[in-house]
Amino acid sequence: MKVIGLTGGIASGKSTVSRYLREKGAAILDADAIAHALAEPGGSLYQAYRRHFGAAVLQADGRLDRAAIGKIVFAQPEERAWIDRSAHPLIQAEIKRQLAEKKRQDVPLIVLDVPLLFESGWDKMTEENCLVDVSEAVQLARLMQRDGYDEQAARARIAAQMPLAEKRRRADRLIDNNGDLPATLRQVDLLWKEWTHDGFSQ
Ligand SMILES: CC(C)(COP(=O)(O)OP(=O)(O)OC[C@H]1O[C@@H](n2cnc3c(N)ncnc32)[C@H](O)[C@@H]1O)[C@@H](O)C(=O)NCCC(=O)NCCS
Ligand SMILES: Nc1ncnc2c1ncn2[C@@H]1O[C@H](COP(=O)(O)OP(=O)(O)OP(=O)(O)O)[C@@H](O)[C@H]1O
Repeated sequence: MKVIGLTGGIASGKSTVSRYLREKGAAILDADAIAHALAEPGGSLYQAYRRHFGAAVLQADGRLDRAAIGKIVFAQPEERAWIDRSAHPLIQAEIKRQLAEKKRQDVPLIVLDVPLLFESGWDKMTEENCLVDVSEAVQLARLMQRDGYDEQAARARIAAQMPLAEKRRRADRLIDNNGDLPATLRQVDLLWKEWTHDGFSQ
């Protein structure tokens, strides 16, 4: 079975596409969900974040206030560099563990849904990499609408990632998500056929 990397800028539509691929039968490894699980009490990221950011990022129930951490790391490049250095090896180890587990199961396709696929170098773990692509104007509008950020906060998050033009250059496949949802899902249907019916590469 094939292992595909699915990426895109923040709010480009990765989760929308990966949800549909999951409905079609793909196994999805979601890096954001893995990062969130590891940041729950007892998880390896929880310990690291708590030690580094201190009591200011703890909620009354002892869980981390991820929004507060986000405010720090997207405003301070050195804090983001710290988080990338510290968190990415822990997240990658968990992705590798889950990937090995999925490979032992009979699934038609494995998808690594990773926002920072190219930035982190994890595109090397896959056979093909697919970018969910939107214009910067569409990205900004969808991000502000979905998360309620003002324009400055939204732009800070977009600026923290590799420019979309560079992601386009590195991707093997593009899904154009500027249009309506049915137009996007039709492209996914075609890719699904190719990824699951063009022979077994492993
Ligand atoms: C900073 C944290 C606590 C903020 O949590 P929050 O729930 O508010 O946001 P969430 O995790 O849903 O991230 C939303 C989006 O922000 C972007 N993003 C997250 N972390 C980063 C980062 N270090 N650099 C650039 N963009 C990032 C991604 O596009 C992601 O999809 C959290 O994102 C985190 O732990 N980040 C470090 C781990 C990481 O790099 N995750 C990205 C996938 S590997
Ligand atoms: N084709 C579309 N038409 C209209 N709205 C869309 C379309 N695709 C996605 N959206 C909306 O845009 C927002 C961002 O989509 P989604 O959450 O799938 O992005 P994402 O890339 O997973 O984001 P993140 O990087 O933050 O995890 C959501 O509110 C989603 O409902």
